[in-house]
Amino acid sequence: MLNKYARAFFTRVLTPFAAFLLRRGVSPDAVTLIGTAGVMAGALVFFPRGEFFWGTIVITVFVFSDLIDGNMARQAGISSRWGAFLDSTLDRVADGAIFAGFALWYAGTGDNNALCAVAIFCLASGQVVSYTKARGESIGLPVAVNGLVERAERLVISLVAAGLAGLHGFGVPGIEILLPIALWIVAVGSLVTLGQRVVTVRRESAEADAAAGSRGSGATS
Ligand SMILES: CCCCCCCC/C=C\CCCCCCCC(=O)OC[C@H](COP(=O)(O)O[C@@H]1[C@H](O)[C@H](OP(=O)(O)O)[C@@H](O)[C@H](O)[C@H]1O)OC(=O)CCCCCCC/C=C\CCCCCCCC
Ligand SMILES: Nc1ccn([C@@H]2O[C@H](COP(=O)(O)O)[C@@H](O)[C@H]2O)c(=O)n1
Ligand SMILES: [Mg+2]
Ligand SMILES: [Mg+2]
Repeated sequence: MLNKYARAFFTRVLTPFAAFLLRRGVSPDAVTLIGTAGVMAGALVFFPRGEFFWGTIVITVFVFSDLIDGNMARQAGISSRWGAFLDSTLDRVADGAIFAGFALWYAGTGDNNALCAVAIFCLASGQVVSYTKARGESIGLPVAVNGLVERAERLVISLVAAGLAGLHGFGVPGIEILLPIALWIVAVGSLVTLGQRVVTVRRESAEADAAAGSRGSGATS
C-alpha cells in the first residue's frame, strides 16, 4: 500500500537531492552500498544494546538511500539489471539486520524468548514474502498484488515503534510496549501477505499454464 501511494510523494521530495548527488559524481551503486552499510550499522550496533531511539535515527537516515538510488539511476538514464539485482539483494540484507537487531536484544539483555522468536519470525517471513515476488517474476508472472504488509510497511511499522520505544530511555514511562506490539503486527501481517501472494501466484500460474497449454507448451522449471 505504501509502495503504491507514498512512492510518488517521496520521488518528488528526493529528486533534487538525487540530482545533487549525480552532479557530485556519486553513482547509484555507491548510494545502494553505503545505504545498506548504514542500516546494518544502525541495527546491529544500537538495537542489541537496547538503544532503540538512536538506532532508529541512524537507520532512518540511511534507509531512504533505497528510494534515492533508483531515482538517481532513472534521472541519469542508467537503470540497469545489475542495479535492480544489487538493490533488491541488499534490501534483504538490510531487512535481515534490522530484525536480527531486535532478536539479539530480546535474546540478551531484553531477556524475552517469546519476543526473540517473534523477531526471528518477522525476519524469516519478510524474506519469504519478498522471495515469492522474486520467484514469481522469475517464472514470468506479474505477481500483481498489493500485499497487506510489504517491505515499506514492515520498515515503517517496526521503525516508528522502535523509535518511540527508545524514548523510554529518556524517561517516558510505558512506551517500550510499542515495540512488541509492532513486532506482532509485522509477524501476523507478513503471514497474511504471504498468503495473499501465494494465492495470487497460484491463480496467475494456472492462467499462464492454461494459456500455454492451449498453445501446446509446457511448464517453466
Ligand atoms: C520522537 C520520535 C522518534 C521516532 C523517530 C523515528 C521516526 C522515523 C521512523 C521511521 C521511518 C521509517 C522510514 C522507512 C522508509 C522506508 C523507505 C523504503 O526504503 O521503502 C522501501 C520500499 C520498497 O523499495 P524497493 O522497490 O527498492 O524494494 C523492493 C521491495 O523490497 C520488495 O519487497 P517486498 O515488498 O516484496 O517484501 C522486493 O520484492 C523487491 O525485490 C524490492 O526491489 O519503497 C517504498 O515502498 C516506497 C514508499 C516508501 C514510503 C515510506 C514512507 C515512510 C516515511 C515516513 C514515515 C515516518 C513516520 C514518522 C513518524 C514518527 C513518529 C514519531
Ligand atoms: N544501484 C541501483 C539501484 C537501483 N537501480 C534501478 O532502480 C530500480 C529500483 O528503484 P527504487 O526506486 O526502488 O530504488 C531498480 O529496479 C533498477 O532499475 C539501478 O539501476 N541501480
Ligand atoms: Mg532502491
Ligand atoms: Mg530497494
